[in-house]
Amino acid sequence: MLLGCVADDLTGATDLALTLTREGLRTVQINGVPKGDLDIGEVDAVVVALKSRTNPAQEAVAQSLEAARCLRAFGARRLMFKYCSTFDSTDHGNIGPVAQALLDFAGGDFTVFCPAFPRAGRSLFSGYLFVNGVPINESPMKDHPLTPMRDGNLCRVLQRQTSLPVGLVAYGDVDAGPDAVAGAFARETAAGRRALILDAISDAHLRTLGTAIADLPLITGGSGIAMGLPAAYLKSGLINALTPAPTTIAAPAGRSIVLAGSCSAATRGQVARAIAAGMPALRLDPNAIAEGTTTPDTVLAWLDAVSGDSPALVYSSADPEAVKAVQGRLGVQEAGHMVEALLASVAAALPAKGYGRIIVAGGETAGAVVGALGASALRIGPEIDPGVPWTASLSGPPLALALKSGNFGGEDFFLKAWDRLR
Ligand SMILES: Nc1ncnc2c1ncn2[C@@H]1O[C@H](COP(=O)(O)OP(=O)(O)OP(=O)(O)O)[C@@H](O)[C@H]1O
Ligand SMILES: O=C(O)[C@@H](O)C(=O)CO
Repeated sequence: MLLGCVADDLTGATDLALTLTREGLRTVQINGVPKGDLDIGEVDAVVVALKSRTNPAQEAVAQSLEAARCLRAFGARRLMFKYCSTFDSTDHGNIGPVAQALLDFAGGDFTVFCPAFPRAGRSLFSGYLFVNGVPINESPMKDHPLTPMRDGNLCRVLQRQTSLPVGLVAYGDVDAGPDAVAGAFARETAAGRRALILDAISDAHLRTLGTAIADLPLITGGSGIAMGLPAAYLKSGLINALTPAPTTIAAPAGRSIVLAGSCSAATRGQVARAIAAGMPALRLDPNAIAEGTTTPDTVLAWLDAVSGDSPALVYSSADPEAVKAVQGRLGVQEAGHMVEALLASVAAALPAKGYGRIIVAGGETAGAVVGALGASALRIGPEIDPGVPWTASLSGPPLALALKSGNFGGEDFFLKAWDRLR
């Protein structure tokens, strides 16, 4: 095992595991730090999925260090910390403190930060993060329920979270190739900088960066920063061969369901499209959950009444005004946890009701749902859309799971994803 990764949420972990698999590393995703022995077979990379993105920083640091120790015990010689391609965090939050703690753990003079994921529309130029060509602080991410992003300059954002001096390796150096990037690393570290933001606006940049960072004990970023690693590892002899990615996955027979707790613009569009196409859908109102009129039993009774084999959709996704109103009434964390707990209870009952194919939208939501399903490890299957594969549960009931990051996927995602299983 070469590369050990700590991901701060579940859909993000799947996104990274997909990238590594597509690029030729045999990769397994483990959901949570494994408590006992876990047979993961022969692999090149392991991604441990945490649910730490919005936890208090000290908790996130402790969990991430526990995951890093476990990855070391599996034999990892390189570490990566995976966060969101939209750098989701607050000024008190977690990317800076976790990266700093992992750097102390892994050793090394400096580490790098690169959330860029051009295939999903995330690019970084002069340290500014863009989403589909729009500065992140003008994108729908400014209204995220838990981690609103109101500053597009990642050097500033990161410096508010860490005492490590922050530097930048800008477009000109990245575009000039691995040697220029190595030169920029030398320049920045000579000036005392230990947390280097890396520009990237294309896959070619990510491959250049892969070559330049392959020897660092710790790297941090979105899934994109891992794109160039497998080829670089092969070139430097750290692995012997690349393994072709699977094109299919065995999916258990059974009913299909979408559980959507993400309120992102992309997920709301996917919900609207599925409903317009006639998918049976149940909207969850957090107020009704708080009042006790919507419970796991009322949702399961609704599912029992849905006839036919058509996938069903259960969603709490709501627009930013509705989310703010609910959060004002119930509290930000409380509202989130309440919806997550309800979806988790529903999920726990699904296998016994014959559901074998489940899409979950939203990282926090997926963390809660997958925990309830007991799916502690996942094998990565074919890609549905950039960043989202089908996966097969390696523990608990046999399940095909697609864990969709809130912002990922085309508008027809909930309609077309099933076709990849046939
Ligand atoms: N109607 C609602 N009102 C308030 N909070 C909600 C509502 N529906 C869902 N939530 C909460 O909002 C949070 C959404 O976070 P989640 O990580 O699941 O989605 P996301 O942030 O869009 O996805 P990702 O993290 O993959 O980008 C969850 O805690 C969820 O329970
Ligand atoms: O990087 C991304 O955008 C995703 O993998 C993710 O982390 C969303 O939760």
